Amino acid sequence: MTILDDIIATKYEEVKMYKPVGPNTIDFPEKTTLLGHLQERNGVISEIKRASPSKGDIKVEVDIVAQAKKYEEAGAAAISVLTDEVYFKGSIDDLCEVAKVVSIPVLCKDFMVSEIQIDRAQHAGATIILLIVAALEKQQLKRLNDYALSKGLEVLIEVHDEQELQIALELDAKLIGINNRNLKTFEVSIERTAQLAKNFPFDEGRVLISESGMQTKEDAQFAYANGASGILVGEALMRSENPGNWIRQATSEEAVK
Ligand SMILES: O=P(O)(O)OC[C@@H](O)[C@@H](O)c1c[nH]c2ccccc12
Repeated sequence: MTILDDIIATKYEEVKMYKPVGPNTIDFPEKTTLLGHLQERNGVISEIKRASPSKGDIKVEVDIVAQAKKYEEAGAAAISVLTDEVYFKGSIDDLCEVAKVVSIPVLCKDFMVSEIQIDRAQHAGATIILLIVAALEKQQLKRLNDYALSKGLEVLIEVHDEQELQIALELDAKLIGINNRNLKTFEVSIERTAQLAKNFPFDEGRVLISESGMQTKEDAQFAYANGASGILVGEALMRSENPGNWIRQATSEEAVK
């Protein structure tokens, strides 16, 4: 059993307990789209990540609303919120608190296996969901992708190797994330982005997002230089004294050229 198998097994147990979501009662601020932003200019998808199975506690007692506002003020392309409780110490309430205060897109970062999670994400104010190719059967991936798109959500499809990239392309995914971290072994290498970018079809408005393991603005520069339009950054922003500066530096002229 890998950690990913463990997480997915836990998810199937969790979703059995979810009740269907009720009518929308919260008036969320209107959101921009991630695809629109990244088609125009490079950007940082900035993550709220209290803890993770690979790093343990990162910043469990963080003021997530203040953190989200810093991200938005610095020009983040979107905010990703880890909503998994067991392994990442997040919650759907975390996402909702963030979605109430920002006008940039909000990504529900979780391990989706069922439509009901997508409903919950949207109900809590998410405008993007993540689907991880390594965690889903092909049919299930397609079904969840169609479902989310039919609900007006954006979908980020996450891959880690050539074969998974082909599956994402078969779905005609526009937002494709290359996870530099192997979710089965936790090994991280940003070279992964450069490798997979070589055969990446940058056509029809498709964008590549480099995910995980970015520590410095040089890492950001490396990802952009290899074809990424976006980077997804969690730990470095959570540990930073000044996450706004981190984001500004990673989006400056110098970093993106
Ligand atoms: O904290 P990092 O190394 O900057 O990584 C952020 C993000 O890419 C990572 O949290 C992530 C990428 N894909 C995931 C899937 C599930 C949970 C978490 C993730």
